[in-house]
Amino acid sequence: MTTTLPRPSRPSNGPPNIALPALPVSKTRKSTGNIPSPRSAPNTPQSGLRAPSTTHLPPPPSPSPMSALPQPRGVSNANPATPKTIRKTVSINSFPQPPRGDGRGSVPPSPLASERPRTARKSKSSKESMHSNFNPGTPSFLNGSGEGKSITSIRMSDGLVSVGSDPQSRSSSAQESYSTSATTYDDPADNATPKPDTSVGDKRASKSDVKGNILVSVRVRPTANGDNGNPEGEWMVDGRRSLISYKGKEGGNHFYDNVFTTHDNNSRVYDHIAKRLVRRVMEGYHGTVFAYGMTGTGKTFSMQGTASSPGVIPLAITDIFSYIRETPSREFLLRVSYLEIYNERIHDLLSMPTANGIGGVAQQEEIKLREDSKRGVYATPLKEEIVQSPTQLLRVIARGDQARRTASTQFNARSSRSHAVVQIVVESRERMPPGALGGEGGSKRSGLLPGGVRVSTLSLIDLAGSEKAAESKERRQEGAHINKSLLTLGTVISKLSEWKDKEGKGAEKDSKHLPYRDSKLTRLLQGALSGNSLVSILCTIQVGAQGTAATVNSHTTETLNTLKFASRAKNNLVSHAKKAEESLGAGGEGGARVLLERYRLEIVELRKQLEAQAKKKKNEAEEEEDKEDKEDEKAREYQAVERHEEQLLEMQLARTALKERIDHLNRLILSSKSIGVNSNGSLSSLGQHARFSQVSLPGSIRSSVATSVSGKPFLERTASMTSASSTIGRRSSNGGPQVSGDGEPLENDEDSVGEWGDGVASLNAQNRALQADLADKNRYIATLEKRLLQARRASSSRTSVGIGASNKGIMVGEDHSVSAALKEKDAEIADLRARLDDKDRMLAALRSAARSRDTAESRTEIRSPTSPRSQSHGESGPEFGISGSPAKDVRQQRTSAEGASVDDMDRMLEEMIQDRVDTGYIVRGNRGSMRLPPGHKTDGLAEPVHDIEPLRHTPTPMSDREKTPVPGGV
Ligand SMILES: Nc1ncnc2c1ncn2[C@@H]1O[C@H](COP(=O)(O)OP(=O)(O)OP(=O)(O)O)[C@@H](O)[C@H]1O
Repeated sequence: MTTTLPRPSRPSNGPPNIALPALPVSKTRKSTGNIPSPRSAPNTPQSGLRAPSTTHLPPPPSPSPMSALPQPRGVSNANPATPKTIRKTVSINSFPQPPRGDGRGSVPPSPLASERPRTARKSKSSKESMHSNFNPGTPSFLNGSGEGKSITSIRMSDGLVSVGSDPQSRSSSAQESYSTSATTYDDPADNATPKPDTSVGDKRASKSDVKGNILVSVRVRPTANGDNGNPEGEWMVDGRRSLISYKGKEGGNHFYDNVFTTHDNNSRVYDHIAKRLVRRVMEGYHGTVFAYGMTGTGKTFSMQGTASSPGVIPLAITDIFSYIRETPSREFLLRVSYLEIYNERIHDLLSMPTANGIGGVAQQEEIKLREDSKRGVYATPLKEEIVQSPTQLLRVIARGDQARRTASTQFNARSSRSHAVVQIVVESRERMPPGALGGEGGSKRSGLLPGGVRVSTLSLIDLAGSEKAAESKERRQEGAHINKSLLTLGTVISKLSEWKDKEGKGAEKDSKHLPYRDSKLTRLLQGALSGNSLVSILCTIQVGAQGTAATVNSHTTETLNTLKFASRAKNNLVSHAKKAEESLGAGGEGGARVLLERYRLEIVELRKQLEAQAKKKKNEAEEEEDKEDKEDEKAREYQAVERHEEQLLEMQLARTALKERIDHLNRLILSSKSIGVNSNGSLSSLGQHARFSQVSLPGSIRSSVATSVSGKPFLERTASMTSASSTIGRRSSNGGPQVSGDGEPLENDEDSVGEWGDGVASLNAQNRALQADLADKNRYIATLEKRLLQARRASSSRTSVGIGASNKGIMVGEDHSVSAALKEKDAEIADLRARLDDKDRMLAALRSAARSRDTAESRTEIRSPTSPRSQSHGESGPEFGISGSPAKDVRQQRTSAEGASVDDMDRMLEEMIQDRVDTGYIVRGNRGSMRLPPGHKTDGLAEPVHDIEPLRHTPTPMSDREKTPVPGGV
């Protein structure tokens, strides 16, 4: 078997030229073959397959010449070699017509009935007479065929084949009539016409009106040597009369619904046996078509066909889709499954990944048969594929064919070793024509009637052919299973006769005792065999086998067995098939199987979900947008806050620095004050506040340093400061007189040196104090720079990430921050230098104040030698008073002088700060002050600061004085 439909690898014209084996028979059957008919011996179904005793049969007529055979009307001496003379295509007419409702009561109309032309009926009488001549009148094939109504063939030509028979061949005949006449009564046209003669067979025929739903056909396969038309043969095949006659032993006439000769092609076969049935399936009936026959007789050829001559399955598929196209009032859903019964096991041919001949399939879950009141007997789990086009359906079936087991047998190089069942489930429901519901042409969604879904099935079955004597063990095993299942099928059909005769009286009950369960095949066919389905059986035979006498004999026996099977099926099978009811909703008939309804509901549900999701998505998008807007706003706010915080921090830093500076200066002032207002009036306080007092010195020194190193880097400045300290040392070591801001020698310095007792020690102490102070200052400056740098970095990194990242990138932001930090540092350095300048100026002021005070004191001491100052330095002597109470005067004078000097200092300090503000070093704001670098533009300030010379550039008295050697310097 090939992998596609049709099978290219299977020769269409390669029939074996050897004798065919016999069909399987039960091991229990007697070799004599003299077995009563099923009717007379219902419990021995096997015997039904055997030919009756020859004593019941008339002697077989001697082979007649062609002239003796019935000839088609109008075609005398039809030459079998030229059979296609007046062939009349009656594809649809081959099916019986439904009854006219002429009082047949409960007999359902035959869905397979066709509109047989009346003219065809007119040939009956003549045919009957022909048959009567041929039929010996005994209960035999001939007898059956002689039941006039069976002569339904209206073929005008061909189909008359007589094949020579081996004289040794066993004859076989039916135990009962194999009339197929029942089909004729289904023709409504016939109801009006008087019935032909009412023989015994007629009774049977009238009883089998319901058999209109059953079609039994026989197809004769051509032999290799083409001697199909040998008029001298034992066999006579008359396609026009649907007759097969065997003239040998146990011979007789066999009439069927259709007899296809070797000249009939697949298309004709399909038209007669399946076309109408397929249509009925599409209308809602269940239908079953199966091919039965011995191996190599053309079952698969008939069912599948070839590329040039497609068989029943592809033609049925074509018709199914044609019907769908022609029926716009309904919508359909098709699903297909494909299984095989091999060695009494069911395999899903659509679930097999590969097929490598026998045993080449993968393991799959065991498929079991279950029974359901709605579905009947069905296989599960079975894959069902939904198909939407003929090509797709054919492809699915071809895939299953690939997986089907085939093997070489004696009579067939590619014999099917399994029973294969293609099942097409048709779901349909009515739909409203577009626009019928009004509105805009009726939407697709609303264009459906609320009606239910109708489910019907079409089963297309290719049975395995039996092989009598297989060589290999495997073949024998297969053969045993095949034979057993075919035998069971025959048995069931035989027993159906008894069941049928009960006419309802316990028939139901008895039907349960039919041996359906004896094989998977009969179990699966139970529904069809028990009357729920329209059934069309195609039996294939090959007559005129060649070979040894035994082979030919065996072949003839099996051919007769096949014919008997066909006749029995025709007589016994009854179908009460009804149109499937439409189920409302998924819970109706068919339940969950009704995919169409399920899909419909699912579609509605999915649409709802889709709409809900779209709505939700829209809402989410809106929310997201809102959220993003809010987040953006938040981010902007956050950035603004950060910027504000940065500014605040900077201002805070600036304020803190300024405050510290002011505090420091204030402390200096207090220190200076303490010098002047010491309670004991001595300069010992200088010792106690050495650091503060000494700070005044570096201040002046730094002034000079600031002047000399203005604009130089910070490190240089540190060095300068060190040198400045040494300058002080030099000044002290020089021992020269100190010069005041205006060039006057600083006598007080000398005094103070003298007051320290040892001038060198005092200077050393001062030097140490100055060094400590310098270290303090350096630390302070370093801390300040560090904090500023940190603040800058934080600010720049935030800026670079938040803003710079989107514009210039992080590196750009960092570079910018570094340069900004450098600028800031420079500004800070400049600022510090300016502060030093301030300090210098302040020191100058302090010194001036101290000098004034000392001058005042020295004057007082002249008058009062016991001044506290001299006492404190160990100098004895009377305290000089200016007036009667000299000490009091001195104190008063001193207090006023000190007060003046402190006021001066305050004023100077205030001026200095104001000056810084004016020069742009410090910007006053609402929230505080902020220091700016010297080059910073002060846009928005009331007063531009460009014209104002920064303090650090202003030569201070101290700086001038620094240039002057200090007398008495170390
Ligand atoms: N009517 C026919 N016309 C031409 N060739 C035929 C016809 N019937 C059968 N053949 C050929 O006979 C051979 C055997 O046919 P097929 O395989 O259909 O037999 P089968 O009954 O299915 O056998 P098996 O039961 O072993 O599978 C094939 O090569 C097929 O092409």
